[in-house]
Amino acid sequence: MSFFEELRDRIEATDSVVSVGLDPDPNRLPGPMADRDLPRFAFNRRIIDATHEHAACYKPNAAFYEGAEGWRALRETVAYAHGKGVPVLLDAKRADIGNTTRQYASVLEWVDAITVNPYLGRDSLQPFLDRHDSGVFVLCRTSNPGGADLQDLELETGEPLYRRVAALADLWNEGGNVGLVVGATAPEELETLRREVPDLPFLVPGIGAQGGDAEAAVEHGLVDRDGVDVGLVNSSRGIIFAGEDAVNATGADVTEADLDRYVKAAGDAAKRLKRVLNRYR
Ligand SMILES: O=c1ccn([C@@H]2O[C@H](COP(=O)(O)O)[C@@H](O)[C@H]2O)c(=O)[nH]1
Repeated sequence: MSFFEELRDRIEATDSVVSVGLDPDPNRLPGPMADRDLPRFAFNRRIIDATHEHAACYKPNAAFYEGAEGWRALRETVAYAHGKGVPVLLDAKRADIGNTTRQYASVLEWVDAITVNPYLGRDSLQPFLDRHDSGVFVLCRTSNPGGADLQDLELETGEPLYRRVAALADLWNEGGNVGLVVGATAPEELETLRREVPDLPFLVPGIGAQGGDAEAAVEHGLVDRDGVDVGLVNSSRGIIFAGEDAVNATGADVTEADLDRYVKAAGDAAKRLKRVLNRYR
């Protein structure tokens, strides 16, 4: 089964387009987690337990798994999410010369989808694109404030660069495995892109901590696949660290009961986001 077929089924089963971002910042892990073997996995496991019913997908960002222990934590996290039946999209923003990308693409043997950077051109992405069963999300109009610096640059045709990227990604979609990354902080661009590439599902980050537009994310981020809305709206810090408001979990005297309340807050945040997004579907 391809990634987008699996995602369609998962969205239907959970009635959710929420992508839960697993970005376990080591400086924000609740106190007792830091002492455990593979602290980032120990944290993610609790978060997955609390959120999986509302998760269409998990999106770990590779930056939060730097180092040998980090990569092990990532492998364990992916296996644990799969054990709960949830697909995993690795946000790694990869691309390089073809020979190097072939190595990068081997990660798709154990994750289901990946984000890629289009600025080295098609050959830099080909090893990803050739894996028709994996999802390949091409960065198009990112959510960060500087996203406009290059992506909005006007080409000789008068169109901004991000629109050319979208048109190219559409061409690259021969295997039906391509999506776009478009930030919820850029609602007008989201609307434009939906018109221009009506068939591509979007991964829309920028909800929650970055203050993006949830309604626009849903209205423009999804495409109909056999009567099911397919696309992903991601929140990372807004879900996994929601417990920080409920529990002061930084001290040495944090109890298991505190941790239970902490992760319950993450589950509640995922459920709340699912409900908010579903209002617009
Ligand atoms: O344009 C982009 C592309 C990727 N991201 C990533 O998504 C999450 C967002 O985290 P929040 O805590 O919900 O802000 C994070 O991994 C980013 O690197 C993005 O935000 N924007």
